[in-house]
Amino acid sequence: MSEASVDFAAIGWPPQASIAEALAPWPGARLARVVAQHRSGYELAQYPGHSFRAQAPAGWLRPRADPEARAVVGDWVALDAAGKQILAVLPRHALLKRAAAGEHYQQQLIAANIDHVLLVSGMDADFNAKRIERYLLLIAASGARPVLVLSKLDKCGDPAQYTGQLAALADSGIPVYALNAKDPAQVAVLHPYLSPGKSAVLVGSSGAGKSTLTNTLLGVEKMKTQGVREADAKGRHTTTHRALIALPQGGCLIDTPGMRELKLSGDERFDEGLFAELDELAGQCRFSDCSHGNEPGCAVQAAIGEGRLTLERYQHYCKLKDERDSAAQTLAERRTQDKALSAKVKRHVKDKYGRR
Ligand SMILES: Nc1nc2c(ncn2[C@@H]2O[C@H](COP(=O)(O)OP(=O)(O)OP(=O)(O)O)[C@@H](O)[C@H]2O)c(=O)[nH]1
Ligand SMILES: [Zn+2]
Repeated sequence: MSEASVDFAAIGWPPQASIAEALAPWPGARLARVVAQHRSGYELAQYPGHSFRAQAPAGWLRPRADPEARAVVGDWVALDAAGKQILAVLPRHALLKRAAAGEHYQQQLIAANIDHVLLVSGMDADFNAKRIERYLLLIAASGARPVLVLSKLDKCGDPAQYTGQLAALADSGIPVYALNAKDPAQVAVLHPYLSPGKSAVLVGSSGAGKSTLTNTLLGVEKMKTQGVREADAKGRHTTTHRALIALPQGGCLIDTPGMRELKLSGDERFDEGLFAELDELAGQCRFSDCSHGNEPGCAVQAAIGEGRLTLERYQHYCKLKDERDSAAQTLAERRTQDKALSAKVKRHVKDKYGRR
């Protein structure tokens, strides 16, 4: 089997990167990309449309293993010469994650090595500027670049009604495209993000148009789409699996199930990106522990008073920051518990079996 980089570029390997160099620590190893994750192992690919099963290293299966040490969809792995056993995950350049739904806090890894996250939002009753900001915060923490795609342009009478709510994005440099996801000519504006060696992921609520966009990019009916109930614009949940799809544009797309519950993972930053200006402003108050209530010299209240900041935006920032802080705290506690537990297990093994 030749490890020609041309096939790997179609599944997202950067054409300029040397495969031999990346695999140098594992002599004889082969390159493959994770396209799906199953309870019993991983599904990998070495070229478009290809897929085969491989075993995870034993260490990954331990329940307390660091989830980030295990491979996720989008990861590049070193595979043994027989093509059956994963040896290691190659270093990642991006990792998209969120807090897992449910009450027990856990980070959920969504996809690795993504160049662009296409955040899809329909210009319909489901449009929500705050949800878009929350998504953008998660994306900014991943190392991938966000691209905002506002779909259903053909059905919406007044796009400015929606884009006008995105003033916070104005100076962010985040590209925004309003388009009809069904029209190949309009969707072509996204091609520059989907060139050979590039990987993109589509995120957004159910019914936003992710499958429709995928179909248009592919030029075929690959993903099944279902109708949206017009009244409330809630889509039926139609995407059921994660898959890596090679595109005719040369790059590839990773399709994830609609992320409806978006909890911050704890790793998001406020001192850069969308909220940077606000974060800096809050640091300019006379008192360092200012609660931004009615203290003298409060920069936040001054900005609100002068109309440079709305109370609503400020409250949304506080809410997101509280959420990030509490996720970060739970995460830190969890990591301490995990460390304590693994120390306890080590002691137990030592007591039982002696020094090893
Ligand atoms: N007219 C029009 N309809 C669209 C557009 N984008 C999506 N739709 C329709 O909206 C509905 C939902 O679109 P999907 O592509 O299935 O949405 P999705 O984001 O893949 O949804 P999930 O798979 O549930 O996550 C379908 O009936 C699409 O035909 C658009 O730009 N214009
Ligand atoms: Zn203040």
